Amino acid sequence: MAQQELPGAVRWLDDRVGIAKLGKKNLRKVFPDHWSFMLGEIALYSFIILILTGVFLSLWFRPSMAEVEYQGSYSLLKGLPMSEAYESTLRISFDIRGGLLMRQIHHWAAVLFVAAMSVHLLRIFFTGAFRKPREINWLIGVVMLFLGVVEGFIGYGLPDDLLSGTGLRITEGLVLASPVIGTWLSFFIFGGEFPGDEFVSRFYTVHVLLIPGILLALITVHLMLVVYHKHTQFPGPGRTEKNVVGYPLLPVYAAKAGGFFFVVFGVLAVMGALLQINPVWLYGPYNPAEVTAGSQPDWYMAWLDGAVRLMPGIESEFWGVTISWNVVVPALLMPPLFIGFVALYPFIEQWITGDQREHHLLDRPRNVPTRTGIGAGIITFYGVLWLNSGNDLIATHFHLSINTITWVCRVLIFAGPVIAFWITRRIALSLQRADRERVLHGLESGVITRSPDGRYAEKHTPISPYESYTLTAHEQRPPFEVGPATDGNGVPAPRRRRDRVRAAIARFYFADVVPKPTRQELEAGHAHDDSPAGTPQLDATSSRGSGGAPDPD
Ligand code: HEM
Ligand code: HEM
Repeated sequence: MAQQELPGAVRWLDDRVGIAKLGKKNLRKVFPDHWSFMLGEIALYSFIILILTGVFLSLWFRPSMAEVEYQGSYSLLKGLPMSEAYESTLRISFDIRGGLLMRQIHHWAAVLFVAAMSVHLLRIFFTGAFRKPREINWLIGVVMLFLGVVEGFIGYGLPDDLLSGTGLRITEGLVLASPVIGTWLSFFIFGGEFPGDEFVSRFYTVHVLLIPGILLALITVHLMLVVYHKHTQFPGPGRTEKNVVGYPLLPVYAAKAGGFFFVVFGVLAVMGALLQINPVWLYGPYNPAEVTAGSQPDWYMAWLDGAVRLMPGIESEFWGVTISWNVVVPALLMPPLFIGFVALYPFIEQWITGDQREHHLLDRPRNVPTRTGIGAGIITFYGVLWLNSGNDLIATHFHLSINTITWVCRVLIFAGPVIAFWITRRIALSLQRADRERVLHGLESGVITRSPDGRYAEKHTPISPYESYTLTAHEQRPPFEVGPATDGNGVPAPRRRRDRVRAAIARFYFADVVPKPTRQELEAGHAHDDSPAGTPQLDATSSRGSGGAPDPD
């Protein structure tokens, strides 16, 4: 657009910051359409809602442990000594107009924020959207998920009621269990003996400033990278590794995304208005001498709670230092290993497949059975820990022995992921076979015909060329192979042992893949179906390798 055509205000800005060029380049940017791409948006919108409601809460919340006597309108707690933090939370809940609604929206938004991030992560994982060039965004995502969980946990520690205190007491236990430095670390965090007078004000700074600040910066980089890399898309006719098929950001996507923000806000407002969450007045102020059995962590903390409940009570002593394995293993060793594996998965997979190319077309999960199986294994591992965090509730609700539940979970934590991996992989392979059948023979029509010699056969309706293309668009690469022991000059090849390990893992990774229909098979398949002569055969096998052959790059 020429300078003169710009509206006045835009021209004014453009003269100063060059906005027109930036807008021209980005506002027409094409964004592909798929329902699963809105998961990242839900995470974004719930974060914005957390900031908006959080600012409201911070106007009235007092991050102080100074003792006051409660004189607010909740008569059951009248006259009780409590911290200013708890008193102000009660005031927000009962005396500030709209306060309880804001608290509840804030808490529900926190629950949704972490949930949306987690499901978004699964979408990225199962479709292979983390592959080159998006590994950095994956890593940023894992850090954001971690920070989101910590932020939520600190958040519900702020009101200083009996529930939040019980959660903090567990944190203190975990910190104390750190070998050698535990006691010092706990004194450092709580500013002396637990709970002390410091933690609310310290946690408050971390909660409203430090972590939201880091998250905001990371989200900005995350979204800039999404724009820079361009969004991935599912394979289909007209979609290649080099283009993006979808709607322009302005006006279509901006309208969709803007509207969707209000949908998310509306749903959270309804939840905040109708569904009670964290009723801090129920158990009264925190007193380190009391714990409440009614304490249930937010869903995203449950896996750690479940892990601690799973581990048998083992302790050892070395040179006068006690190591509580029952805390060290589930709370200090397992989480970094688990999170580390998830964070590094893109690099592990890249090493196994040896695939260094950029990918902008997504995988259908069934076409990468081993990755899909690994994903199912990870979910199962997490799920068993999660289940075990409710072992007390399962026991009381279903009249079961808590010991039996714990033992079942102890077995499942090892066996479950392997079984889930195996079953999922088999299902993915079966779906590949079903796709192959569909491409080669079409759909079962339900129409049975009888031939003159008396044989019965079911008619098959051929699928559309577009579907045929989509079902065969994935590439099938051969697994990594170990090269010759020496090169042409007789010089021994380096890193042979490493390559052999890699080849063995690659063979496992690519095992049993169902070959895509070849062009010959397709033609033979179509020769005896009823497709009208001249139907365009728009299958991807024509342009890409098939039957396990590597694709031309
Ligand atoms: C990722 C971002 C955030 C998450 C996950 C989060 C989570 C939480 C949670 C779960 C609570 C407990 C609420 C309850 O009492 O039921 C809380 C409390 C609080 N949050 Fe946040 N929060 C976030 C961002 C913020 C921001 C940006 C602010 C302020 C600018 C803020 C201010 C507060 C305040 C003042 C409280 C204490 C009041 C209360 O508990 O009702 N939060 N937060
Ligand atoms: C604060 C949390 C997060 C926000 C606000 C956010 C936001 C977004 C948005 C809006 C997109 C584009 C739409 C979409 O694909 O859904 C996106 C893409 C992406 N996100 Fe996130 N995300 C967050 C957390 C994560 C996490 C936890 C991961 C993974 C560990 C992750 C990895 C990615 C990757 C790799 C892409 C590019 C996907 C593609 O082009 O297909 N993000 N994110």
